[in-house]
This record gives sequence, C-alpha cells and structure tokens, in this order.
Amino acid sequence: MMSSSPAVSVRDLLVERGGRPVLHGVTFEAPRGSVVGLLGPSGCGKTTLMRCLVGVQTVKGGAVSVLGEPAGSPGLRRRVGYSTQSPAVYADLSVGENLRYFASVLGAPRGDADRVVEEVGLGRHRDQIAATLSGGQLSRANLAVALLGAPELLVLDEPTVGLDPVLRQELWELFRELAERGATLVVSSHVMDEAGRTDRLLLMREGRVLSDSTPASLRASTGADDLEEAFLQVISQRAGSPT
Ligand SMILES: Nc1ncnc2c1ncn2[C@@H]1O[C@H](COP(=O)(O)OP(=O)(O)OP(=O)(O)O)[C@@H](O)[C@H]1O
Repeated sequence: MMSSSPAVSVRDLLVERGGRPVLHGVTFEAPRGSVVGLLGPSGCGKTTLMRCLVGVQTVKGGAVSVLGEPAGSPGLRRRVGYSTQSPAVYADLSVGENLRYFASVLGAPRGDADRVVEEVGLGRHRDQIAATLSGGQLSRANLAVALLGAPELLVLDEPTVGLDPVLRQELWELFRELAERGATLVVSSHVMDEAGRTDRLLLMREGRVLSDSTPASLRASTGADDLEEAFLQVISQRAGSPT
C-alpha cells in the first residue's frame, strides 16, 4: 500500500559530529508502506541518519520531514517507533513486565504488550528476567518495544544483529507484514543477504548515499547477481567518476 506523499523525505542533510562532517548532503525518500534498507560499512553514518529521522540529532543543514511533519515534532512521538543498537529494556524486569511498563508510558492499548511479545517470537520467554536473555532474545525484546502502539514509521537500527538465519528470516517476514498493513520501515543492516528483502535500498559510504534503488534495478544496472558484488561495483564506478 503506497500513497503519493512519502513517509520520510530527507533533503540535502548535513550533520557534523565531534566537529567532523558525518553526513554530506544525504537525500532520499521512503514511500509509505515500504521497507527501506540502509546498508553500508560500519561508521558510514547509518545510525546518524536514523537519529535524524527520529529527531534526536542536531543537524547542520537540510530538511527531514516525517509523516508530513518536521522530524522530532511532538506530534510524531507515538507515530514513530525507534529501536537502537543498545537495549532499551530494564535488565531486572521480565520481558512481559518491561513491555507492560513501556506500553503504559506510551499510552499503547491494553493487550499491546502481549501482541508484540508474540510478534517477535518471545512468547515462551515472557516471564524471563531480561538480564538472563540471550543476545538475540534481548535484541528481539528491544524490537518489541519499538512495535508498541503500532507506529506508522519504524526506524530499526540493525534489528537482526546476532540472530541466526531462521530468526532473521522470521523477522524480515514480520517487517514485510507490517509494511503490508501500511507501516513504513527504515531498517539498517550490515548483511547484504537482507538487502534483497527491501523495497528500496540505500547504499551508504562515508556519509554519502552511493545508490538509491530497488534490489532488482541495482542488480540490473550493475549486472551483478548478488548485492554484495553490486555494492562493490557501485563503489568502483564512483571511484572512477569525478564527484
Ligand atoms: N558522538 C559522536 N561524536 C563524534 N563522532 C561520532 C559520534 N557518533 C558517531 N560519530 C562518528 O560519526 C560517523 C558515523 O557514525 P554512525 O554511528 O552513524 O555510523 P554507522 O554507519 O551507524 O556505523 P555502525 O554500523 O558501526 O553502527 C563515524 O565516523 C563515527 O565515528
């Protein structure tokens, strides 16, 4: 389900961190109801870009519009879900207690805590104290917090890190289902085999978007079957062309 007004519109975004430029004029759009992947090597600016979408990053220039409002507007608080790479949950509470707590803080409907626990496949661990969860279980508990209240935009920073291939596949199926229900997802990943599951794919490097395309057109334009190879081709094409 895609409508003409994009869920996210980023124009000429400039960000400095620690006195150094880390985003050099990033521009892209995320159509509503789509899954947009942010891929690129460690340190290329994925997290910084996501922080701009949720409105917690000071920006030097450019514009970020989210669901028709400037990023970070108070009206967006419940319409945008964000999961960071560090756990949001309290270590000394159970999974269920954590989610009931965050649901009440967010004003999410009753029953939402149970719904999201099932969605991320943690039903059997509902009563387990968060400190005793495995790394993959903890990252799914973290993701569950972002799903509370069924936000229209989900910004997920490496949600599948540390998960085995079966769980990664299940989570990408969940992302697809959420998009089919109308949500927009911006998901970062290091893992190229996940890139093929996106509707749009942004390849980033050193604070710039090298390619903004669909997986199919990226394969077609580079002649590479696998997206890792396609990314390398884009980098070498860029290296050979004047900027
Ligand atoms: N608080 C900070 N102060 C100074 N520089 C920072 C700060 N946070 C990040 N940076 C720098 O900004 C750049 C982009 O970092 P960012 O975390 O956005 O990258 P990333 O693509 O998300 O990396 P990763 O995949 O490793 O999480 C990096 O060069 C990083 O060193």
